[in-house]
This record gives sequence, C-alpha cells and structure tokens, in this order.
Amino acid sequence: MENGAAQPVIVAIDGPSGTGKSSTSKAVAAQLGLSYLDTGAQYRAITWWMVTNGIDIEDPSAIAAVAGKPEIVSGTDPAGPTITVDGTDVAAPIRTQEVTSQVSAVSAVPEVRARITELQRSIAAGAERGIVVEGRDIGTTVLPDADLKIFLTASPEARAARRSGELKGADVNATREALVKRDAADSSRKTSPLAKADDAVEVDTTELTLPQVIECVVTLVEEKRAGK
Ligand SMILES: Nc1ncnc2c1ncn2[C@@H]1O[C@H](COP(=O)(O)OP(=O)(O)O)[C@@H](O)[C@H]1O
Ligand SMILES: Nc1ccn([C@H]2C[C@H](O)[C@@H](COP(=O)(O)OP(=O)(O)O)O2)c(=O)n1
Repeated sequence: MENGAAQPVIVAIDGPSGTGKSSTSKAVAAQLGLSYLDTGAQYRAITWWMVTNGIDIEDPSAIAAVAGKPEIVSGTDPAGPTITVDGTDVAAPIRTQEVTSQVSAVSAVPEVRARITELQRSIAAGAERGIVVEGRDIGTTVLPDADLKIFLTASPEARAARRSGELKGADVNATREALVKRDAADSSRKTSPLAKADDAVEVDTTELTLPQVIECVVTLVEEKRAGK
C-alpha cells in the first residue's frame, strides 16, 4: 500500500438489524486504524432520553419540539466505543427492550434525523485517518460521497438466530417477528428510510462467518485505497 496512510477514507455500512454491521464495522475500523461510529446507538440514545423524560412517543410533534435538547456524545475508538447523553454513560440502558421497541418511532421524526445527521457529518469530517460509519441511511443520505458503501443483508432466520443468541436464549420466533417489524418501520418511513444506495456493494452474510465478512470488507477498502 503505497499511498494508503495519508488519505482519510470514509466507509459507509448500512443494512437491517442483525446483518453484522456493528461487529464488521468495529473490526474493519480496528484493522485499518480508522475511527468507528455506531449511528444506531445515537438514535437509541435520543430515544432513551425521550423515554426517561416522559415524552409521548406516539406524538411526533412532542418529540420534534425537544429533539434539540439532549447532548449526545459518541466516542469513536473501535476498541471501546462510548456513548453519553448530557454526560451520562448510556451504553447499557440504550440496549433495553423498552428502547428497542420505541427507537423506530423516534428516529422517523424529521427533526430528530436532521439533528443526528448533522452530528454524524461533523464526526466523520473530524476523523483524521478516516472512519467506518454504520447505520441505515449512511450511504444514501448522511455521507453520499463516501469512498466505499457496503449494504449488508442476511435472511430473517439467520438474523433472528444471531440476535436471540445475544439475548441469551430469547425465543427465536418472537425475535424474528420483532426484527421484521422494525425493518418494515425503518424501510417505510418518509425521511431517509433504510435503503441500499445505488452505488453500494451488497454482501449477503447469511452463509458467511463474521471473519469472512470482515475480510471481504477490508479487501474492498484496500482496493479502493489502491485506486482500483
Ligand atoms: N456472519 C455472521 N455469522 C454469524 N454471526 C454473526 C455474523 N455477523 C454478525 N454475527 C453475530 O450476530 C449478532 C448481531 O451482529 P451485529 O454486528 O450486532 O449486527 P447489526 O449491527 O447489523 O445489528 C452478533 O452477536 C454478532 O456476533
Ligand atoms: N442510520 C440509522 C441508524 C439507526 N436508525 C434507527 C433504526 C433502527 O431500528 C434503530 C436502532 O439501530 P441499531 O443499529 O442499534 O439496531 P440493531 O443493532 O441493528 O438492532 O435506529 C436509523 O434510523 N438510522
């Protein structure tokens, strides 16, 4: 790699839940010495704040009115990503079932998306060596000029099995249903829905191991850097 080190590289990784975005993005960023941003964690953090402050999640105008209030800070070291809201570490509470079941409604509100998108762009612009940003609308909306766009997919069965494994034996069928419902909500919202960018490389991870997916993405980044 003659010229790789100097140029910051921006990698966008999108896809539905359980396709391997977080694990792949973190590992690719660590291997290549890049920063890492989990944009889902930011939407979860603002959702946690809404829930904690008793905002009516059924009322988009109530959410919009306070969307600018919480201060969300993301630490972008892939070896130990962090997330705080108004200085409080929320890494654990943003993963509760309560937040997971409300996050699609909160993240569909345009004022929420505008706020979080601005934050994401400024984090990406400040990453000196480059960054891997994962989410749902990174390649289409947040960073349309990314150097490389990946869209991860996997069958609902594979995704549910992976997630229920994580949730220590949660029922696979219930997990699958919740997953499919959230995908439908995320894909059908008006403002920047979950979608594959026209110029994204689609990688179906159903039959691939995590190390295989990581190797595939690292190779694609290295090819980009080498100008292929
Ligand atoms: N290709 C794969 N094969 C098997 N398990 C995987 C694969 N990719 C990810 N996983 C596992 O599936 C779970 C969900 O992965 P994660 O990276 O959190 O997905 P996402 O960020 O897309 O929701 C994690 O436990 C992860 O270790
Ligand atoms: N760029 C993004 C990232 C996430 N979201 C929303 C929609 C998702 O259902 C939630 C949670 O995302 P997250 O990546 O944490 O979800 P999973 O880890 O895949 O379960 O946030 C979004 O609207 N736009």
